Amino acid sequence: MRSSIDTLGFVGGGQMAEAMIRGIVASGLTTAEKIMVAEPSVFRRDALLNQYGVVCTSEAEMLCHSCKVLVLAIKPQLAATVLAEYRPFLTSEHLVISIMAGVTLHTLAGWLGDTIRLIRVMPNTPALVLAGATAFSPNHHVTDQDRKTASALFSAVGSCVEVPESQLDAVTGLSGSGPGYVFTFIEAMIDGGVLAGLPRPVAEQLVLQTVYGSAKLALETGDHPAVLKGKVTSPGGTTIAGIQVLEDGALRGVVMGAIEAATERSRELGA
Ligand SMILES: NC(=O)C1=CN([C@@H]2O[C@H](COP(=O)(O)OP(=O)(O)OC[C@H]3O[C@@H](n4cnc5c(N)ncnc54)[C@H](OP(=O)(O)O)[C@@H]3O)[C@@H](O)[C@H]2O)C=CC1
Ligand SMILES: O=C(O)[C@@H]1CCC=N1
Repeated sequence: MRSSIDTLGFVGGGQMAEAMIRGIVASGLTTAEKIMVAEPSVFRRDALLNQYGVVCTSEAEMLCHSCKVLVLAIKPQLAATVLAEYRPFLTSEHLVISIMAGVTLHTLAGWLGDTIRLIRVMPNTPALVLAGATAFSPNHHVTDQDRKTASALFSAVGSCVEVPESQLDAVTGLSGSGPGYVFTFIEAMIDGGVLAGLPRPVAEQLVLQTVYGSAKLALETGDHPAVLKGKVTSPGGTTIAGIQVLEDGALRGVVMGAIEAATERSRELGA
């Protein structure tokens, strides 16, 4: 049977909170009336209320009194200041889930208290369409039920895996930031289609379906990407001519360097 969750509170109602809210409601895990968002911007509160029907507040006390599960979805740079407002209202009944890049369980415990049940999570924006990729690490106060709660929350909007906390900066550089790399690649492919003479809307449709279809093919067959690439590259054909240009441009090294840089930035944000 599917687990359900108590009232869910978001600290911060920005891009990632919105992706999660939309995905969670669409998944049927909970309803919009059982989600509350604390957000300072009145425009943002109105937008979230009007679009999703979630309850909004500007007060930390109201959020903490209404919700047993809190998702921290603010920028890491603001966290110390913002969480000082929350600390007085947190009790042993709360489970706190942080999606902030780089911020460690140790740092969170310093801000929120040593005894708080904390889970550090790295989701990504495709959660909005129930195709997110999430990894999480709990602290040692977390119960099996808390693990199930986090797992239910993020499995409802995609795939979810528990990892040691030492791997979470790499997860951030890979799948947290990953949609940004993929969209850059998609944009470049569309421009390539236009350069080759296709109308932009036609190029867009073809590229989006190609990227979606390639990921689906790899997921559903379980075949290694090298095997699937081999099936596209006819001897002396078009694909190998294109791949030669990608290799000349050191695409693999560039992509690996991007993930390394993002992982390092996650570490810096947490330092
Ligand atoms: N975007 C992504 O793809 C991912 C982001 N993350 C993490 O999620 C977090 C949020 O990122 P993202 O959604 O992109 O950022 P956004 O800037 O879109 O969202 C942050 C939100 O927090 C609000 N905020 C500021 N001060 C407070 C406060 N005192 N109380 C409550 N809310 C406040 C901001 O309001 P205002 O704008 O009015 O200041 C804003 O709406 C970050 O820590 C990021 O590392 C994790 C995975 C993926
Ligand atoms: O760019 C960022 O810092 C956030 C974290 C992962 C994705 N977006």
